[in-house]
Amino acid sequence: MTQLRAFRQQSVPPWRRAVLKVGSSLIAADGGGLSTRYALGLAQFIASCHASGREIVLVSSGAVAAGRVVLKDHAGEEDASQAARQAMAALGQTQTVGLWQRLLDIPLAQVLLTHDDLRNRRRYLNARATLSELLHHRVMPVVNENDTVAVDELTLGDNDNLAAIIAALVDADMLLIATDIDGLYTADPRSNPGAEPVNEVPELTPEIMAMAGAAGSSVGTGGMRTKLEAAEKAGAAGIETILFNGRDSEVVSLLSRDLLHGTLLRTKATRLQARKYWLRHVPAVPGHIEVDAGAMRALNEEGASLLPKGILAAEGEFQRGDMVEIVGPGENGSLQSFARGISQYSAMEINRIARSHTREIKTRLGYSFGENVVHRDDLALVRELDLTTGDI
Ligand SMILES: Nc1ncnc2c1ncn2[C@@H]1O[C@H](COP(=O)(O)OP(=O)(O)O)[C@@H](O)[C@H]1O
Ligand SMILES: N[C@@H](CCC(=O)OP(=O)(O)O)C(=O)O
Repeated sequence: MTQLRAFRQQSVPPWRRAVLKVGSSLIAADGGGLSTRYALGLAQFIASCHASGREIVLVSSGAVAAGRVVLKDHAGEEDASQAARQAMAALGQTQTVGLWQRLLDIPLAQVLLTHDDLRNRRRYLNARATLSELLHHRVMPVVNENDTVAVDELTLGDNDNLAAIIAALVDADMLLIATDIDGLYTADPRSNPGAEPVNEVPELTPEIMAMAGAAGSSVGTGGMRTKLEAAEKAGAAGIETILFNGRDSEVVSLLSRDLLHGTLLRTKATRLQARKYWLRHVPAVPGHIEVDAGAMRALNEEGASLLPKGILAAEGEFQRGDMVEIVGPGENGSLQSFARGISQYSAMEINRIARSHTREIKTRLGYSFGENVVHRDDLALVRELDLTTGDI
């Protein structure tokens, strides 16, 4: 490759919580199994972020690439069947987490997810609760797709898109994608020596998407296309994305000082707008939660979450994770729908904990999904959604 023009230096927008995605091209460079060569610099970056109180969720690839080397040694040849790939992932996954744990003096937790876990609202909530508990305890989650059980039709397939979904799931401020190239170029530099660096993308347009080509290495999946798809997903959730070269120790070390040599993909959506948009568009299931005047005021005026204490009853047969209407006292004894949100409990459970104190949830149900029946982040007031308040 001829010498490409360099990326200019720019400041990284402020962030406190980020998802860092590390591709196979970095942790298993050259197809020769795992190596600390580039992982070391990235681990130093993670450690310095952690030390300054920032939170990182690491999405690390490399399981298949690491397992392939071991299986090849045993079987003597490479087998590309799905079962073989899944066996490689199982083998390589322990090595991947092991490698990061060797390099980092931070407790790590392995989190393996499938497409189903992220599509199913209840499992999505469970994954979110686990990740937030880990971060609360200053443990770094190391996430990968659960390749061992995900069959072809149901896989997410690439960790760039997985990382974007996780960024929205944990409400990250930033998605950091470390790869084997300096950033986005106007065309794939492998076949276009005249490709120009793209320092900043104000908005992902079809013209930008068209710049992306396939993977550059034998171990990488998806190439620049899946990175731009990831940036688009993150952007829709109001999260900005950074692409940088994880092989360049200078670039990685400057990133610890919030200086970027790479591509910054901005978004026009704010996190709040994105969430409200989503809350407006997810259809509510039949049924509602009826609250008293005090709870209605707390939700409407104080930005509070909905606790069992202010709930009178639940109507309908909704499940944990469903979007439901929240109704309160209206004119002349009628009920008025004034908010909607994702319920952490089913209608049946709500009727067992209605009116009780949060500490009684566990006694009444035998378990607890937390003190909030509807968390503030999952709740939108009808007036914010620009819907008309309806008497029911
Ligand atoms: N427009 C582009 N700009 C930069 N890189 C591109 C572009 N189009 C395709 N690529 C390729 O994408 C590769 C990075 O993706 P990939 O190999 O999947 O890495 P990873 O393992 O980090 O996910 C680069 O090495 C590069 O060859
Ligand atoms: N889940 C797979 C990685 C899939 C993937 O997206 O790889 P990459 O493009 O290198 O980030 C693994 O751990 O091998």
